[in-house]
Amino acid sequence: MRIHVATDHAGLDFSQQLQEHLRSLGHEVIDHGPAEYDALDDYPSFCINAALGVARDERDGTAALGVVFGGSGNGEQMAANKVAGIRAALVWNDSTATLAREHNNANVISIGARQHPVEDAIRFIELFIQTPFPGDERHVRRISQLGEYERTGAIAGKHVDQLN
Ligand SMILES: O=C(CO)[C@H](O)[C@H](O)COP(=O)(O)O
Repeated sequence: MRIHVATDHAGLDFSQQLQEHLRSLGHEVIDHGPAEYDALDDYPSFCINAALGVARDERDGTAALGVVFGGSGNGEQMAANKVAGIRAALVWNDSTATLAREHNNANVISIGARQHPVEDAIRFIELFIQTPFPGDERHVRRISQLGEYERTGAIAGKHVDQLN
């Protein structure tokens, strides 16, 4: 599996430990930075680059996922979700790591490095990588609605009259 990884200063230590771990498991890791600690760096460009890598690989038929770290993971998730085709999930325990794949077919996981011990974050990521998307019809339908809205600005469904 190819894994695109990005962070900001708040998650740099986590990112480095995770990358080493993923490489030891045989994954191909693409590091989107930052290369060194800078307390004033900004997460959006790092995370958007990682998300672009995942989206490009999906278009090319290459199996890929993304991991983005920050202090909370909130802004990093927001940044990744700005990229077309990306479904980035904020994960904070084993259950949300698994559900992010089973229900949402997330292709990027976001984690708050200031919220967990690194061992927990690595376990969330392993669960995320290991869990397949079973493709249940209701989840496929909902994910398709998100994609349709992203592509067209319109959405089909029972509650379309509530959109303005
Ligand atoms: O989690 C984040 C964004 O969602 C950032 O990592 C966090 O805001 C960085 O904070 P600071 O600049 O105070 O170190």
